[in-house]
Amino acid sequence: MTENPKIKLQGVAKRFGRKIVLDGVDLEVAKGQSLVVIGGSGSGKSVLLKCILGILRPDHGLMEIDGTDLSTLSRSERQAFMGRFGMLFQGAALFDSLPVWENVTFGLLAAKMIPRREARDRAVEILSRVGLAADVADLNPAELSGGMQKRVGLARAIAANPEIIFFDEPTTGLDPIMADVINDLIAERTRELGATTITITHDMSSVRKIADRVTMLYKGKLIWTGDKADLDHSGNAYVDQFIHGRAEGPIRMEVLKA
Ligand SMILES: Nc1ncnc2c1ncn2[C@@H]1O[C@H](COP(=O)(O)OP(=O)(O)OP(=O)(O)O)[C@@H](O)[C@H]1O
Repeated sequence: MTENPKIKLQGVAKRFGRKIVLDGVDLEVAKGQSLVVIGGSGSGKSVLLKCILGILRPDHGLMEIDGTDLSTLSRSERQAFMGRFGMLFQGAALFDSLPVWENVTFGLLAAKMIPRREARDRAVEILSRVGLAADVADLNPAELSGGMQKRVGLARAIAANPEIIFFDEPTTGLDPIMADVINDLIAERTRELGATTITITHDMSSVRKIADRVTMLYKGKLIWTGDKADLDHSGNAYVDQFIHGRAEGPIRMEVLKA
């Protein structure tokens, strides 16, 4: 039990038709902690994140952030609440029609946190924190490599100095060296901000770089949660099989159904 957890989930359940995806998820993340959720393809990691973000509504369960029960918030209150959080989506999810600087400051401008005339300078400053030069600010996302797009996505995620940041598969599609650079940047920038983070990934190098705590989602439940240092001796055969990427073990490849 964490005292005054920043994020708390209790008994969160979600099904689609007869398919049970989350089957009573209990989770606590302490302030300033980095939790990484691992689990196979289709295990429900994205559904879990979407429930916390309010994109999907869980069928049951309690979700609290800073002690506030998210189900008690109206749609507009929830939107304002979520405005305090950063998010790096899989594939960076940048707006192609806007230059990089507008992508980075999109949330700040939408929330009227800065005047438009200051936005480009602010974007250049934030871009420098993720290792991008000032001239990148005027390019369009389509002109950037995948690694640069992830950096821009990270710049956007940290732009408002968020207290909580969610990372959805932050290294997908990157070569191992660029993935390592992005992992380092995520670890450095989130520590600097003192942000609480939840990352979902199946990239074990991300886990080892980013995590303080690790939890594994399997068949709708979190079957193991522990410190990163305990990951290699979890005593859990499912975790062992997953982190070593073995075909043999208790996790059986199932025929994927709709
Ligand atoms: N909106 C939806 N409607 C119906 N089924 C859905 C919906 N969203 C997700 N699912 C189902 O929920 C299950 C979990 O999906 P989810 O995307 O959370 O998996 P994941 O662990 O993030 O997988 P991956 O690592 O491959 O991204 C899948 O079987 C998926 O088909």
